Amino acid sequence: MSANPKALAPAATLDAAAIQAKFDDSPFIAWLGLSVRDVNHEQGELTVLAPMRPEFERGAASGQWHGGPLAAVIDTVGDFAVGMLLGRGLPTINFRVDYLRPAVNTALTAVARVRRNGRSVGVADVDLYNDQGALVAIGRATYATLSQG
Ligand SMILES: CC(C)(COP(=O)(O)OP(=O)(O)OC[C@H]1O[C@@H](n2cnc3c(N)ncnc32)[C@H](O)[C@@H]1OP(=O)(O)O)[C@@H](O)C(=O)NCCC(=O)NCCSC(=O)Cc1ccccc1
Repeated sequence: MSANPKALAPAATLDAAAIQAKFDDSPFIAWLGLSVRDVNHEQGELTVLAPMRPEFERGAASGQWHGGPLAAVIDTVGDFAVGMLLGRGLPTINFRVDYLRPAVNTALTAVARVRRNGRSVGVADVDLYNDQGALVAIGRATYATLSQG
């Protein structure tokens, strides 16, 4: 079942440059090094590249991503997939991750799909792929969509 694109399309949205600016304005997200690759408001899809950093390693010189930064990438990209439809970043309510295979010596491509953009709650699914296109982790996150003002 598709994500009901018309219901996802709001008045105020964030384009790729605006999402990247919000990434770069957050000390944590800027340190993660995320860069926006593709934005599709109609489909509710956001694609982001996450490069490896030595600080992300599970064990020194292992080249393997620790689960913590993998989860941070999933949470962040899911957040802005919903947030790009509303023109702002959103508070995370909850998320879960399944780590399917080790991510070793690779950048990661995160593809987030909005499954629900409701009046109070948004839901996104996020797939993480390695440089070979193998699925390394999948996540689902919920975000508060209520206006903060
Ligand atoms: C191994 C298993 C756990 C079980 O999977 P199953 O499906 O039953 O087993 P299967 O044998 O089918 O293997 C699946 C695929 O994986 C591949 N492969 C296996 N081993 C290696 C290897 N050494 N290197 C390279 N590839 C390897 C294997 O060839 C296969 O690929 P294929 O399909 O043939 O192309 C798997 O899900 C996994 O490694 N997940 C990633 C876990 C992970 O990275 N967690 C985060 C870090 S932990 C952390 O940070 C903790 C923490 C977190 C948060 C906060 C604090 C602490």
